Amino acid sequence: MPPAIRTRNLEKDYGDVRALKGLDLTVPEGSFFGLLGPNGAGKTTFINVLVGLVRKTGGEAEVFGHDVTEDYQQARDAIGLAPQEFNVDRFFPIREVLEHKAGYHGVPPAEAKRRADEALRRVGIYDKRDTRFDWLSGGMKRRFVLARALVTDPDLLILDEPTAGVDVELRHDLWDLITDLNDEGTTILLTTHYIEEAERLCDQVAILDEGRKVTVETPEELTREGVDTLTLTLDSVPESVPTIDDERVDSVELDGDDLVVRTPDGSGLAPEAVRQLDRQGVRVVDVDVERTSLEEVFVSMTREGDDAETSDESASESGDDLEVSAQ
Ligand SMILES: Nc1ncnc2c1ncn2[C@@H]1O[C@H](COP(=O)(O)OP(=O)(O)OP(=O)(O)O)[C@@H](O)[C@H]1O
Repeated sequence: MPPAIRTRNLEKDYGDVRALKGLDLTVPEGSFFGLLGPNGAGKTTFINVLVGLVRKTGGEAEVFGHDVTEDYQQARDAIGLAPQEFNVDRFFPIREVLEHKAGYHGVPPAEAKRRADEALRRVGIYDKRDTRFDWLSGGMKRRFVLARALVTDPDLLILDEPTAGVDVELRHDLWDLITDLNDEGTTILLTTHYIEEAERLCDQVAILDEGRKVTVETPEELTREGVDTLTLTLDSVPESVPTIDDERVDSVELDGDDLVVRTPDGSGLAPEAVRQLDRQGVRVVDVDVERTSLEEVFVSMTREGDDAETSDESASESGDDLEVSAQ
């Protein structure tokens, strides 16, 4: 089976703007793949090339081995897309919208009805089936857009910021739902500005910046690239900074009775550091390791070269569900 997505040297120009600059990316079948990048990195353009909304300028793009231009229909039929913007037919009952969608992809009418009901049940808005889109709440609209992506029973589900602006409860519901879909074998491509979302859900993450791939790694590998802060609280303030002789130590500073050590491996270094301090007669009463978050690694990887432009990234200090870039 070919990969769910494979692009080689993919390029897209909008006039003078080069949105994709030779992107090579492979998304294995069955994976839960995250696409991260600051505003304008090219994520939506990448998705739009795959679904045929945007015509590539150069390079290759395939979905399950089908070229997105030459075998457009086969590639498109394999994809369920939940886009960032709501582009829904607002005047029909939502069940009918789903039936039309399935019909458009060649599903016979009786089967389309069955699938529409199933998709609405799956996302939890079956009781709204006769309501038109306009009359749904914001959260229900999000659920509906996902149902519409599911009605063709896609092998590849593309979610462009599926939880932007939704409350915590719905976010968790959506996470459970897409995790179940992935467990059932659907390949998921997810773009998000909530780095915590990628860290929790994705088994691989690609970071894009200015139309280029910066890296593809697991969230664990990425966080391992950062620097940990190991804080050793001492029972009294020593007269001078104690030494810790280990190649994993980047720096040691004394902050009152806290000895603050910067290291790529906080948990690994902690026992050895305590032993060495003990030998010097320095007693440790508390140990704390602060791991680098994926968010910090993301910010440092995408910050270079865009000093003034995207200063919103300074909002990345800490905290769950923090948006890295302004919308
Ligand atoms: N239709 C268009 N015409 C001209 N330029 C465009 C068009 N669509 C996108 N761009 C430009 O292409 C670049 C990539 O935009 P794109 O929307 O793909 O980024 P993104 O990573 O999805 O951003 P965001 O996180 O803000 O959604 C940006 O410089 C953007 O201004």
